[in-house]
Amino acid sequence: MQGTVGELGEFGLIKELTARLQPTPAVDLGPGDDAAVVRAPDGRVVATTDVLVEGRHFRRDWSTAYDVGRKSAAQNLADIAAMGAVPTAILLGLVAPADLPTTWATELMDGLRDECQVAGAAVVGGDVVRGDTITLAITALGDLQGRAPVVRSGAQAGDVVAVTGWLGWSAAGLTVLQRGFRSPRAFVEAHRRPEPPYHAGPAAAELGATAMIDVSDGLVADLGHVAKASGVDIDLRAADFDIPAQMADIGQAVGVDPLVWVLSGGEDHAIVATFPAAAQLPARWRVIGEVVRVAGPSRGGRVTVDGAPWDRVGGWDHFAE
Ligand SMILES: Nc1ncnc2c1ncn2[C@@H]1O[C@H](COP(=O)(O)OP(=O)(O)O)[C@@H](O)[C@H]1O
Ligand SMILES: Cc1ncc(C[n+]2csc(CCOP(=O)(O)OP(=O)(O)O)c2C)c(N)n1
Ligand SMILES: [Mg+2]
Ligand SMILES: [Mg+2]
Ligand SMILES: [Mg+2]
Repeated sequence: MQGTVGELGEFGLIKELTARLQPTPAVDLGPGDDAAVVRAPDGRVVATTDVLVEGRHFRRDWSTAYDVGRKSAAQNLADIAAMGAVPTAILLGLVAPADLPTTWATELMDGLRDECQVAGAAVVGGDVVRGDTITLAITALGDLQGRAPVVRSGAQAGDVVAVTGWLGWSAAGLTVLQRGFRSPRAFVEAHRRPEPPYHAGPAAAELGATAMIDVSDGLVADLGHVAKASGVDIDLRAADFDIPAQMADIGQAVGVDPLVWVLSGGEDHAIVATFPAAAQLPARWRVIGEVVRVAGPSRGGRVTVDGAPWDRVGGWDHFAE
């Protein structure tokens, strides 16, 4: 293998990347033709895309290429799970400078492939373009297996709000990395390689979830999208969030209230959903609040914590700074 992607050339790079992939049952035709053919037994395909840019979503001195691959796939596959669908495939649009070491690109592909495998999906294609900033434009596809999609707009007053997966770990890891540390490892690793609970999305759909979203920008911010789309308000109970002792310790060490990481930190890709109050919650979901009817002329969209607005730190917004 040659040293850089510039030396390898576009088609050499595509060959290197696709050689690392394997067929899986949901894929009728993998990369190599004008498009891939992904089986969708019920005739519908769930599709989503997220772009990741060096310096904004990841740093090469904080994460390995393999980590970036795992995280980029996870971020996209979590959106599929949050619809109540089973991930089937992703496509990778890769923008790379010519002096990018080939090993960075191939290790990225290994990470994408392995995270897809965790979710039961496969990389089925992509594109390679030269550009100044490493950019990954990923499309993920999924299969609803005959279920109705669980949308953001279905929450009803009286529903409970429940969550599964990690909350605040990635944000705590980001804080320590930003301060020049590489530990505690548990948080830094959570930032480098989030672990979305993929299976929980379809399981919640089966058990009657009324609305669902993955937490990419922050729990309060993402629940705000559910509340707005559903025309309801949501009240969370701070006491229902168990702050792990390790997180409390690192919060104290860096002077951050860990509740801020839990309520405003994104990128763990936990899955949060609303369920009818009488519903039997799937295993490993924690109730964290309730959906409340909007008061007065408001159209809803408010997320409060113990009845008060959460205005301490907003969620991630690409154009806020
Ligand atoms: N450039 C765009 N063109 C069309 N739809 C977009 C665009 N950017 C975002 N959206 C849509 O807006 C919604 C919210 O996007 P986003 O906040 O990125 O969701 P998520 O956090 O789940 O990735 C999604 O349905 C997404 O598909
Ligand atoms: C170098 C670096 N700085 C800051 C962050 C924090 N960060 C970047 S994007 C983001 C939010 C999630 O990404 P986004 O593109 O909004 O994904 P989506 O909501 O569309 O799933 C966060 C918390 C990071 N991951 N890496
Ligand atoms: Mg997005
Ligand atoms: Mg999402
Ligand atoms: Mg976002």
